[in-house]
Amino acid sequence: MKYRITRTKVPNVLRFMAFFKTVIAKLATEATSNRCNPFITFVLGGPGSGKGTQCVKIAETFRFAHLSAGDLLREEMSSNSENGTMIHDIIKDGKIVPSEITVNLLRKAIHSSGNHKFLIDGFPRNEENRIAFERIVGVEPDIVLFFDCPEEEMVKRVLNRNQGRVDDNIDTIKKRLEVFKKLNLPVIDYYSAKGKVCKINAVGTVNEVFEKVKPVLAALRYCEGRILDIHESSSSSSSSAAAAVDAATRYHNRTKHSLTRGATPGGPRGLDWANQPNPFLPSSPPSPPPPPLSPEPHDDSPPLPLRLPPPFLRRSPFSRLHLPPPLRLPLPLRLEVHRPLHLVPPRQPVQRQPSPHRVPPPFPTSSPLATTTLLSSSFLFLFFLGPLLTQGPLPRAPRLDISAGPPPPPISARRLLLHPLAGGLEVRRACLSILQP
Ligand SMILES: Nc1ncnc2c1ncn2[C@@H]1O[C@H](COP(=O)(O)OP(=O)(O)O)[C@@H](O)[C@H]1O
Ligand SMILES: Nc1ccn([C@@H]2O[C@H](COP(=O)(O)OP(=O)(O)O)[C@@H](O)[C@H]2O)c(=O)n1
Repeated sequence: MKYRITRTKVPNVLRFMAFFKTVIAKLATEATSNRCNPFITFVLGGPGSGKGTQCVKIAETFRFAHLSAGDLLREEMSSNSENGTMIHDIIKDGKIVPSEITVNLLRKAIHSSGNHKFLIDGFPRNEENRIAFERIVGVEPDIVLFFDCPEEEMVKRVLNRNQGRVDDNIDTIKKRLEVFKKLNLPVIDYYSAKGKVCKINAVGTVNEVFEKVKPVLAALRYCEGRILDIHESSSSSSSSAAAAVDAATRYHNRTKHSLTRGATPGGPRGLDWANQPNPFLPSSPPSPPPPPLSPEPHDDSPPLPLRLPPPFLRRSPFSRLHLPPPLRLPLPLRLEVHRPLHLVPPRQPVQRQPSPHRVPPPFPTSSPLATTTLLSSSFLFLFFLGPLLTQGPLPRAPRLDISAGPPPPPISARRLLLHPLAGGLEVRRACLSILQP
């Protein structure tokens, strides 16, 4: 009998230890890959929408590596490689080069770059591109910038481009526009459904368009719990500051002061030093007040196509990660429920006074622990709100406004609208204005 117990218990213990080891190994791998994952921004838009032009400015200002799929293909085409003629013919015909070729060129460029933040310009052009990238490079984009431009403007810009490209002629442009609508727009829709797309109206001068892009990039500082060293550097004098930031970041990542590997398990993002009293506080000058928020000029602008998976409808924990990157700033969140009481003739919903809930920092990160524990007040709030919104006895769609930033911004200008029937959140363009650094 004794023998039997030993026989059955020992394998159980071993099995448990093996299981435990696997779990630890998996967690360690996840933690490492989270630290090492490059930050990928796909930049999409029709031919001539200004992707390349804006990428150059973003790369310069925010120190991203700019990889243009089209440029890589053109280089390959002129390098007399075995695929050169094939690439030339496909580009001239306005079609899409087989994904394996483009993705391998991108993969090599990513690996040989010293950078960890990438703008991938003109990619993915179709579903096949997207799937091949995920398979070969093994990552998804963190954000997708979509430059939205009317066709006539794109045609005008391409015909004026004057770079001697084999595809910048009216016949090929027509084909490229067709390919864009048929193959590229579905990819943009795919990422919109994942809440990853930031749509930028590409009409205006180069600088005007860049002014719309800047806040989106500035907001990425806190994206996905990774502290991205995104700092604006408009002049060469700031490159020394940028180098200092790089050095400090490298130091923190190497030491126990790592931003992602803290010694205090319970600390937010594992920041071991974040919970310590600031030794410099008594002598440090008071921090300056936050800059005033600029008023939103066009509140009636069409909503951004940012669609978020509605976590509260599934009753899973809600965190700032469920918001689009622009709203993941370390600012207090303000949640307001607007619930119509009942319908009265002539079928006008009566609005209750909004009930505000303020959610102060600290801020959640991508770690599951932080996601479930931080922002717990908003989680609880949304947890209870979820059933109300979906199954409650409310006669009309209730609305949840989420805004961020001190001081509480004008509600009309900064809001996310909840559409329970559509099952998602729509972000108004206005919310981007709060991100102005
Ligand atoms: N906002 C803009 N207004 C006017 N011309 C622009 C603007 N942005 C880019 N261009 C010009 O339009 C042409 C196409 O821009 P480019 O950045 O090459 O587009 P894409 O990379 O999307 O094909 C270029 O000649 C560029 O100088
Ligand atoms: N992912 C990609 C990107 C570009 N290309 C090819 O390269 C051409 C030029 O792409 P591009 O991004 O440089 O230029 P635009 O179309 O944006 O002006 C496209 O029309 C395609 O023929 C491709 O096949 N696959």
